[in-house]
Amino acid sequence: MKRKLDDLQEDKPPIALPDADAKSSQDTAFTDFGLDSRILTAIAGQGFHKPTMPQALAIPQILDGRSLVLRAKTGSGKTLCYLLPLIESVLRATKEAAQKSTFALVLVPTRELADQVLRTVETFTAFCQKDVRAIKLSEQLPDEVVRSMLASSPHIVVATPSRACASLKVSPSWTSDLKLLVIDESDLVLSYGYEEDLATLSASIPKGVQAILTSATLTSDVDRLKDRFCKNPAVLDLNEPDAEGEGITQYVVECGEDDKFLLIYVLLKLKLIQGKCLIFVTDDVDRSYRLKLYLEQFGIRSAVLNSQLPIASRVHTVQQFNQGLFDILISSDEMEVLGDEAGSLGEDASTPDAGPDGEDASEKHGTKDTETTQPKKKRKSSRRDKDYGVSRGIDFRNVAIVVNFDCPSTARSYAHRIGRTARAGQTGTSLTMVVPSDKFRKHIPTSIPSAANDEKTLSKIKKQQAASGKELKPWHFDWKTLEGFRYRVNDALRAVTKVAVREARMREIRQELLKSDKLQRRFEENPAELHALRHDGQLRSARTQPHLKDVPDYLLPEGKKKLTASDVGFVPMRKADGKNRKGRGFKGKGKRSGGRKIDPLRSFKARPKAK
Ligand SMILES: Nc1ncnc2c1ncn2[C@@H]1O[C@H](COP(=O)(O)OP(=O)(O)OP(=O)(O)O)[C@@H](O)[C@H]1O
Repeated sequence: MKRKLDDLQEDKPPIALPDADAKSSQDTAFTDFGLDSRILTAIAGQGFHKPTMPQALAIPQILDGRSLVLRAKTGSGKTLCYLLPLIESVLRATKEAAQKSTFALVLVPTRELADQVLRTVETFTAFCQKDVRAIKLSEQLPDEVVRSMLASSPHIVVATPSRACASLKVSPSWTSDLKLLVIDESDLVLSYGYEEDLATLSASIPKGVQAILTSATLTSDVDRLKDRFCKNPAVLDLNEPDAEGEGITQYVVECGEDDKFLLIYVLLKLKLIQGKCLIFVTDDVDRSYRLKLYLEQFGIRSAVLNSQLPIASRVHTVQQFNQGLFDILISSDEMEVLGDEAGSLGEDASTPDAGPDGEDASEKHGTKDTETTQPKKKRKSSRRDKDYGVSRGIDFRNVAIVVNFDCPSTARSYAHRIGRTARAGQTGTSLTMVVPSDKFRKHIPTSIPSAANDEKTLSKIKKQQAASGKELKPWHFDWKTLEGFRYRVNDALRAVTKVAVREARMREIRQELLKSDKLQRRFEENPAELHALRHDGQLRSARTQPHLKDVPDYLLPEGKKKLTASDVGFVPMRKADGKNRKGRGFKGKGKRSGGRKIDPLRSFKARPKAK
């Protein structure tokens, strides 16, 4: 393990971290931290048996009052690294004296994360709700509402930097007595355009406040934040060079643009993918609906996540996915354009764009002339809700496989996308579809501009993964066998017209309007509007073709009437040389059968259609 703990705070004695730390951290129990029994009860309620390594090492430091820069790999439980000691500190402080001011501010780069963090606070304060109050400032609210929320001196405020900053105009002194400041995903906040907000906030926060910066990477942005918010913090760098991507078996398949649709159909319909599947498509909301409608043609249900959905429904979708109400989630990864692209190119990505709360930061910062100063990609994403970023920080639970249906545009984005699986020590699988340049634009209806760079990006991804000892294994499909399914794919693709996609988007918005609490009153007063909205909702999303919902016998493996998940594991995979690779070295989350894990991505041999 590469571990560094340096530059200790001047007023604290150096921390002795013996070499055996990594080892001893494995023996640490939650009870060793001296946490309040109500917190321990909540931890037990989550079924967490012992702290993750970052938790074992970071929690005592934070409880000891040290400022800390914590770097640990995605999915390693960084949120609880700071939340558990934070809650404990609030409880200790309230025991001593009634708290009349806000104790801690947790800054996160996106609204989704703010929501997630607040929910985590609620989970771990379930048995001490009266003693720990937390609020969230991540949406634009009327000044009076913000004022009254802050007037009650909540112990913990979870906020995006721009909302926290805006709240200072309403309640100028609410941060003046802060004891603890957390900047979560600190390698990301600056690239979201929060620089000025953070500068304003730092001026309002007491000097010497205990500051915790967490991140998955230690970038120059983290250094800048460290310089701004904490002098000489302890630095806990737990990211072994090869820890990122650990537990993930990575596959890549090179194929044509229409082949992607063929593959995803086969993988999902024949249940070659088992468990929860997170599919990333490119930076394009329409693309996510197109894929959803396409899959619907085959009776495959999925949900969509994109920046155009209201925040409440995005959060709701992630919650439902986590609860297992559906297994396939299609996400358009729009935020990679801003945060990850810039970061990976080593650019200064802190140019103000639109604020991540949907606020136009160019107006806010008085820099209207974005046309000439903003890179193209940034301008494009500024029309969208900038707080959207699913490949960073969002805790998708128990994702068995991440499918990059469209290759991400950077190696960094790739790492964050695949990091949505194999979280908290679990294992997972990723499959990335890449369009080689000779196959680009060979099937115009399914072509997307970003695929032009797939090959280049793939070589960067491979380099990045190789640097940490990881590899993307090529996935060999028996394309001849798949050809039998091609006509069904074309049928389905034809049904998913632009109009159908537009209607699907409209229908989704209508459903959100119908669900909107804010509009309920209006509907009560204007029932005709409600009726009209409901009536609109009757529109069909796409021409459906019932015959596509079943897989005909002649396309099934020889002798099979029906494919079940367990059958799939034993369907022999045909390699180019005809060798059977059954049961080879899969480490993912497949079902066990006969004591051996079954690779959910195992291919199959099907008979071509009888002539
Ligand atoms: N001690 C633990 N035991 C088991 N699961 C845990 C433990 N701590 C956290 N988890 C779970 O691990 C998952 C990942 O945690 P978290 O989101 O905090 O990771 P992270 O390091 O912040 O990831 P990212 O960098 O992607 O934001 C969550 O579902 C969380 O509930």
